Amino acid sequence: MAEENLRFDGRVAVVTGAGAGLGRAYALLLGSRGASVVVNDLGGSRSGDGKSSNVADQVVQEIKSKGGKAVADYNSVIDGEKIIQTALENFGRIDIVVNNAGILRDKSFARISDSDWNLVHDVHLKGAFKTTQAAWPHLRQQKYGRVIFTASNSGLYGNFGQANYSAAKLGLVGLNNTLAIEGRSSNINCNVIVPTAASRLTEDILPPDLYKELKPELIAPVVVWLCHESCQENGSVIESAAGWASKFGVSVQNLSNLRFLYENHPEFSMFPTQAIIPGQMALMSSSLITSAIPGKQFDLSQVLHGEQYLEVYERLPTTGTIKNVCKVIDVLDKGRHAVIIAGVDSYNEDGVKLCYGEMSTFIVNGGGFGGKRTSSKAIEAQDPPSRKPDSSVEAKTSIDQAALYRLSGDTNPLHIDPDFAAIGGFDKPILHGLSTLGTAVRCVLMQFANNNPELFKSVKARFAKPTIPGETLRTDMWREGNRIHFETTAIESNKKVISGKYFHFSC
Ligand SMILES: CCCCCCC[C@@H](O)CC(=O)SCCNC(=O)CCNC(=O)[C@H](O)C(C)(C)COP(=O)(O)OP(=O)(O)OC[C@H]1O[C@@H](n2cnc3c(N)ncnc32)[C@H](O)[C@@H]1OP(=O)(O)O
Repeated sequence: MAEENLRFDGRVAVVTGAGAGLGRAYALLLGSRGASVVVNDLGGSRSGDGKSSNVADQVVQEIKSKGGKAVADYNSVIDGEKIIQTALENFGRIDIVVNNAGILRDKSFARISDSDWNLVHDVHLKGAFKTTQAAWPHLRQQKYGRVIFTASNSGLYGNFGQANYSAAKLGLVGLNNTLAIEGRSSNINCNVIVPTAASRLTEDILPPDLYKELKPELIAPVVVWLCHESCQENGSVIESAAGWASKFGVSVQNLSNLRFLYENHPEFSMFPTQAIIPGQMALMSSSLITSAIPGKQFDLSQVLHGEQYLEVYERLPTTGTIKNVCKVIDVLDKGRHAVIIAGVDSYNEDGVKLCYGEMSTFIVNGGGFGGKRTSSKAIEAQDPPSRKPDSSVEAKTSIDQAALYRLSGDTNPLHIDPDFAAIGGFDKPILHGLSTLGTAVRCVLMQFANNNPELFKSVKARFAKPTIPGETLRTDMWREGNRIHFETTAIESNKKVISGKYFHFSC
């Protein structure tokens, strides 16, 4: 991201809490790229007690020793105007504010005192307010500014013992949302970074192996890029760890998703895995699957989407009529259960084959009819490499995800009706398999194909466990040439919901 040509000559940056960890990494990188840096650090402890000038001085020395320009500032962020004053007095302007300073006062909710609450809010939320507000008139007047707020996974997802910190951290997302709107006409871009990094705030929270990998230097290029004048990102929440970065959520908040959501977008496209839906609808409206096992009767409450393959041959149309030719490929007897594999060739009005979908349906209690157990005809899922994932992206599904997904046409009551779900043996309605797959493929497409659907060739996935609407899905990815292996885990239940699958690019 922060390529060699991203320079900050003539720009003045304030980085709060820059004496160590992430703030230090941001200050050093900005300094090495020509920015004049105010290295703010009160020099207090992790819980906000005490003060010392040492840490800020050391970082200033480090920047200067490499030929950069920097000055130390020892004010508390609650006195944000004094920090901005340091910038104005020493460098005559202010362009970039990186609100990074933070403290912890972890206690379980019942034990949080007023001072634990207030101090955490003062440093994170009020400190960011005071420092940014002091810079704001200068940024508006010069019609240029870049502001970063630092949120936390603790705020987005919650973390035991951090109610005060979580609330303050998510408050910063709200502050950013509004400042992104208010600053837009003055070319002030405001964004939130959600870092997962080794720092004194996480040293006893992250497992030691992970702690070693999560270097602040791997977050710094993301933040420095967001601070550059060529970066037009505004109002985004960017999660970053160990060298990857991703916009939070699968929503219109990430404007590159608009091409899949907005019919007037110049590059309006069908999201690749949506191509599965017409074939699935065709299968659901026929008796091909329900009559596939001679002498066996079953209904929708016993049917789970087990696996899915999709291969795309042509650019998928956003309007038109699709002809689906469906056939049963194999019927497997898994003892108690059965698996029925059906294939669907989809054609456009001119008879051009657009895609091939292969769907395995898992029929609960449908087995025991003396059939074969395995298939030589079905396309197989494959396990990912045994090394650690090359990349991981989290996406939170909405509690209303299944209700929304029904609009795609799959009105199976299993996904919305608690009574029907109970008949199927579920505590509550489960998410459509294709919705989980769509979320995972969005992560892969975003991470490896710049959200370009034309690079998609094929995907194979096994639905290993149900996803419950509202769960956060982490998709781990491994690149092997043009093939991206991926697995998806529901973080709350810590269960793999998609296993042994891959995604193929045509490039
Ligand atoms: C006409 C109608 C068309 C309908 C279209 C679909 C409509 C949609 O609305 C439906 C949905 O979207 S349902 C939601 C998405 N799917 C799910 O949530 C299922 C999640 N998976 C599970 O819960 C388990 O894997 C489960 C329960 C599937 C299996 O778990 P277990 O019973 O523990 O299985 P296990 O003992 O591990 O294995 C038994 C044999 O089955 C094979 N197998 C396991 N999971 C499979 C899966 N997901 N797909 C295909 N085969 C699967 C195993 O390999 C094993 O076979 P063998 O013994 O030969 O090795």
